[in-house]
Amino acid sequence: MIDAPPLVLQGLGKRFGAVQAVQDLSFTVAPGRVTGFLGPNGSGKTTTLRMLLGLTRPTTGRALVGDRPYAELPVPGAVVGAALEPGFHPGRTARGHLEAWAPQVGASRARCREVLAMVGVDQSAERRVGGFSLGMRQRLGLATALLADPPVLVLDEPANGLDPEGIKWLRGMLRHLAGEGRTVLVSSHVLGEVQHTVDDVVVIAQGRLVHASSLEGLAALAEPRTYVESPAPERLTALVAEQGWATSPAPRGATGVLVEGVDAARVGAAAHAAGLELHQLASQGTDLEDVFFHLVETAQQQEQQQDQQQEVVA
Ligand SMILES: Nc1ncnc2c1ncn2[C@@H]1O[C@H](COP(=O)(O)OP(=O)(O)OP(=O)(O)O)[C@@H](O)[C@H]1O
Repeated sequence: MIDAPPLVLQGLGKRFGAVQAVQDLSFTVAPGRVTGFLGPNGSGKTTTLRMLLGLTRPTTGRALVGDRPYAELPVPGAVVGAALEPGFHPGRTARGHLEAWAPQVGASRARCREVLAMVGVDQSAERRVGGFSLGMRQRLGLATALLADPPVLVLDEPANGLDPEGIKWLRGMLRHLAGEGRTVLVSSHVLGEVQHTVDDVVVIAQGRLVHASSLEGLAALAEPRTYVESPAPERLTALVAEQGWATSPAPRGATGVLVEGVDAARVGAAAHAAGLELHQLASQGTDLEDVFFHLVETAQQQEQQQDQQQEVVA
């Protein structure tokens, strides 16, 4: 097993003039796991990753690789492999790009060929990067990050531009790398893109931490939801009203009711007590994307309220 350091963020913050891009961010990214760093566009993910990689200087707090900042590692590129927004020289071939970068992290030409094969770009090794699709550039970005065989990987939106097969491939790759003991941090603005890849999730909105837990911990926040159908729909409607249950529109073509926040056992018991015949009673799998949106929306609303209160006080 690879002995990888964790990533530790302590009260990290960044202000660009009037924009507070990141604020008081503290969390740890554990080795041996894939951690999804999630937040909507503009929430501060890239700025955070850039601070982690010593590319942007924090206004407050610090970001550590193990026990020290990235820039203070003896050979930073050998410890942390990073793929931020791919900025390749369009005139270089894929192999040329890797061979130009290799000396900086002490990688051999043989290793360049090896990583090209690992990411499935070996057939296009001699093609100019300028003609690559976004998906191929993403693969080349990952190859660059893997060049030094680093124990830590930091990837900004690596699934962006990949087709479903590419996403599946990326998933296998990241799971394999974490399985070897590496620390793997991947950002995304869509939970669904990384939901089947990550062990842990860190959610930010407007530069602040909203949630950090295992994926199961996030799923536990999900409200139950039950689909119920009766041959006496008007009685079912009356029962729902009587219980004060919230409903949402049932799927198209369905004649039943989707009850929010109540599990199937409670709906079934209430129907039984009312002597109401049911033809369907089903727990609906909760969509983690909904949980994610809800967390982000709530955080954004709270932030707006605070801003309004501050304006009133001022
Ligand atoms: N160099 C900069 N100068 C001024 N403002 C910046 C700079 N970099 C980022 N910002 C601002 O900081 C905020 C966070 O941006 P950031 O790019 O970190 O978000 P993000 O979560 O990575 O977004 P996306 O998913 O769109 O890439 C945004 O309001 C952005 O406009």
